Amino acid sequence: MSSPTPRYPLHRLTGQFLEPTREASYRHEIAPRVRLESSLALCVAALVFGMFSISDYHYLEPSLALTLLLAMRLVVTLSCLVLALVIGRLGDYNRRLWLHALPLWILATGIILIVLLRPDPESLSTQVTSLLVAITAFYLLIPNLLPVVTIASLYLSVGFLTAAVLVADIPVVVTLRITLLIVMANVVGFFALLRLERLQRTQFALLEEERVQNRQLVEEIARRKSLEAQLRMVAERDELTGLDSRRHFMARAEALLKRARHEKAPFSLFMIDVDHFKAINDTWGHGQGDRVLAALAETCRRSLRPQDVIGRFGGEEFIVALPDTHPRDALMVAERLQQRISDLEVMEAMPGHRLTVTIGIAGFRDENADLDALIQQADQALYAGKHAGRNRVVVSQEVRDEA
Ligand SMILES: Nc1nc2c(ncn2[C@@H]2O[C@H](COP(=O)(O)OP(=O)(O)OP(=O)(O)O)[C@@H](O)[C@H]2O)c(=O)[nH]1
Repeated sequence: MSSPTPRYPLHRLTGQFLEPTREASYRHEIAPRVRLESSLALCVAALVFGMFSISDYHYLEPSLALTLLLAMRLVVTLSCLVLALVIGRLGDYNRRLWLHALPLWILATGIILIVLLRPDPESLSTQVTSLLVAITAFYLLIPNLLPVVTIASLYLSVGFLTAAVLVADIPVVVTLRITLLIVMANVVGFFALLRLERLQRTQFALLEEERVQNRQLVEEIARRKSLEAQLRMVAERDELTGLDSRRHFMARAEALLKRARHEKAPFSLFMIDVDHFKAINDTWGHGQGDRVLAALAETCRRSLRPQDVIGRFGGEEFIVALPDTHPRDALMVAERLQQRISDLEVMEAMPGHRLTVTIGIAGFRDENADLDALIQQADQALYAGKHAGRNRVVVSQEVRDEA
């Protein structure tokens, strides 16, 4: 049975993404952390390397070898500290990989030089221990640079072993034992770091995937919201005039009337109907008829207050709810509106025709008045106006009775 292909294939030996763009974005993401970690690890390594001067001083007589050893430690320590500083500031892991490799090579060379400068077999066991610690530290303290670390560690291992065999004059069995230890440290370090590299990249890939999904989700939510807004717009607005649709008007007017009942505030309602609108359509075409309706709606919007709710009730019939308006005042408002409609510019395209409207007004009378009843009263007033010859404002019988 073949194993499924991994979604983010990684290199078997380096643990890096096979896909260059993904590897680049991973490196870009971790670059600041690598810079900080490398800089700190290097400071610690430099200080530990320098502090071994104390044991050199303790074990070696004052001699040229001691002076050279101390001088070498000083040079290595200072170089590493300077490089730690440089890496901390400029050590872009993507562009200046060599900057991260350089201190490893300096430290490795320093450790190899110790064997050459302290060739006594008694200190060899301490040096082997230090070497093993150094190899482990290379692999574990400097993650994300597996190829760099491996090459530096192999250089350190081979160099150390060669120096030990050449200078320290150790028996073959001891050499073999040291070789085995070094190989073991390298193998363990390599696989531990390889595993870490793979884990970190897999985690990164999953996180990336989650980010992409989140982004898609946010986009989808935005798309749906805009769709919802468009649908609401279509449901609430009349396309031709931009006024409230009949349904939306009813809902808004109902709320206004409820508030008026609760506050015992006046409330009026207009039914506006264009006179002889059929003749406009028949004479100048439906396009002109539409323009007249849109211009009329705009005039209503401009002439009335922002709190007045205007709706297209159907065809050439409009409806207006006027909160906090007594029918007596509504009459004046309606007459003013009627005047403005007759001055409409759109009429220039219809020479010889006078655009007029008939308006029926109903008013809020008692606490039990409902919207349908008010609409019916305004409609009856409108009908009476049409019957009486059109182009007039008629107040409903109920309001007149009350007065
Ligand atoms: N251009 C256009 N015409 C419409 C629209 N909606 C309804 N109409 C037309 O408006 C006309 C209304 O005619 P009628 O109900 O006879 O009313 P009228 O001609 O205004 O006569 P009165 O109201 O009695 O003065 C009909 O011809 C409808 O087709 C619309 O959105 N655009």
